[in-house]
Amino acid sequence: MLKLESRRCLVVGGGKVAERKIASLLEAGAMVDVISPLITSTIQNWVDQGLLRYQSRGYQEGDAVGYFLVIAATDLSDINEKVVCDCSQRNILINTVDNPHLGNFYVPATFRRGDLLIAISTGGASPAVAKRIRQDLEVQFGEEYGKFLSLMAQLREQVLKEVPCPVRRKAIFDSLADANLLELIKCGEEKRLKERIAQCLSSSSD
Ligand SMILES: C[C@@]1(CC(=O)O)C2=NC(=C\c3[nH]c(c(CCC(=O)O)c3CC(=O)O)Cc3[nH]c(c(CC(=O)O)c3CCC(=O)O)/C=C3\N/C(=C\2)[C@@H](CCC(=O)O)[C@]3(C)CC(=O)O)/[C@H]1CCC(=O)O
Ligand SMILES: NC(=O)c1ccc[n+]([C@@H]2O[C@H](COP(=O)([O-])OP(=O)(O)OC[C@H]3O[C@@H](n4cnc5c(N)ncnc54)[C@H](O)[C@@H]3O)[C@@H](O)[C@H]2O)c1
Repeated sequence: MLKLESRRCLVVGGGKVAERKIASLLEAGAMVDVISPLITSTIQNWVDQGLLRYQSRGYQEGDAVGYFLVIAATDLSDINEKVVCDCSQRNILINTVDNPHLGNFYVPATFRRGDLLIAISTGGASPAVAKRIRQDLEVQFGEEYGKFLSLMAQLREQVLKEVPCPVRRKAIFDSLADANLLELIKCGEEKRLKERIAQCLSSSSD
């Protein structure tokens, strides 16, 4: 759940795995640099579009200095270890794609529904299982969650402003979360949705 907007991130390596990690970083709004002798055609497209900076060469000691987050994604374990060593000494966030336990974080399988972000990690035990669970949860958590969350965010702002007592606020938030609003959104029952929300907001003042 890192906020990566405008953070400088480095990906070492330019193969298939690096491509997937770069895609996530770009989606999160990071400023991405890539160092790798070779890159995939998709990464080359991103370079051509000016979405990232690319240096066509091998990793050199010290390249990681100054970055917020680094991903060691080469197919050579000794190079990945060198990157980890540079980062660990400087408390830089470092992920290694070939040896889960060398770095200081794992990349989870994720998907988004508006403000809702669901991340699944097996801590390196089985990436394939993380992927499978993501696919199962994607079916369970449909697009209605995006609308539900933006409604809840709006109501939360209103309640934080209008209800000074934290105990009553908590009661309202709990009743809103329990009110089956999601089902009403899913069925497009706008009128009943408004009524149900009004009930939740007023029941707290009893
Ligand atoms: C979740 C996801 C996120 C992402 O990368 O975006 C991710 N791997 C994904 C897919 C995937 N990766 C692999 C397969 C083939 C099947 C299999 O091996 O299971 C598949 C499935 C596929 O591609 O179908 C192979 C693999 N992965 C790692 C190794 C090295 C090793 O274990 O030693 C090897 C063996 C390489 C080899 O065989 O040599 C290591 C890592 N992979 C992680 C994340 C981290 C742990 C996450 C966790 O455990 O929760 C960790 C530790 C490091 C890291 O990368 O952060 C993404 C799913 C995206 C999605 O679809 O949602
Ligand atoms: N974490 C994961 O999800 C996952 C999934 C599959 C595989 N893997 C592991 O990831 C590794 C990379 O997989 P891939 O399919 O991307 O490999 P790949 O062969 O497609 O890419 C390797 C990249 O590393 C670059 N490289 C080589 N030497 C370098 C150096 N000195 N400095 C910088 N870059 C250098 C190459 O130019 C190439 O772009 C594999 O060894 C595999 O063990 C991880």
